[in-house]
Amino acid sequence: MIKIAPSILSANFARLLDDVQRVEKAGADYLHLDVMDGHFVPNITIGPLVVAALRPHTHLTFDVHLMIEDPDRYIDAFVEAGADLITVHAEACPHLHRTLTHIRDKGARCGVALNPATPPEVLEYLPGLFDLVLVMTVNPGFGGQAFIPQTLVKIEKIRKMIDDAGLDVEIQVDGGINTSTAPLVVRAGATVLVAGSAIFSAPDPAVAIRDIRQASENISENIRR
Ligand SMILES: O=C(CO)[C@@H](O)[C@H](O)COP(=O)(O)O
Repeated sequence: MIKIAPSILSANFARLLDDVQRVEKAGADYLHLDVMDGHFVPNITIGPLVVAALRPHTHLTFDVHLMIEDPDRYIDAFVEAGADLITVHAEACPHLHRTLTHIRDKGARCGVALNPATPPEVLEYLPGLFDLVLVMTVNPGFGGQAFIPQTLVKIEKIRKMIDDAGLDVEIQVDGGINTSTAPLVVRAGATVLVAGSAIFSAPDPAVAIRDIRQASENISENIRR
């Protein structure tokens, strides 16, 4: 099954909880929380305080995407705030093996994010150490950017790598995902689709989630046959 993860970057921050509960009601699987520090990426967003404030009000899985330098300093705080899954960027972690192990030791699932220009081979040296790979399909930092089609080949390579190794790992994609690009990434092997503007800028986020899911699941059923 394909999972849909609305990205709060495109939500209305003045009415954040309303937007979160709307997408929960609409059948979202994960809530993708974009954490940006103004260093690793040019933008600045939220920290553990906002994650903790939302946590009691929704049952959604909290999928925290750390687009920050030196993420090790903040892992404990995000787990304590209620993160279920924490994804760090390979480019931001000089000791990625240690960082992933630390996230799991704290009791959360862990993911590795790769920027569009980062090759997937780094994953080969981390066997069994991550639960999710996040393939950035735009350069991180902002919502509403155009999907980078060259990332499809990388998704395919990672899908093969994971299947060949028999790993139970999700492949998440993030950036420019909508009803046109969702079938492409699912065909390439993605299983979790992050979408910001396609959901929160739609007149009805529930319809947007349904349409993205439908566009993806038609493809994923064809793949299974
Ligand atoms: O992490 C990021 C951007 O850095 C994403 O989660 C975006 O928020 C996705 O937005 P859309 O491309 O779907 O509008």
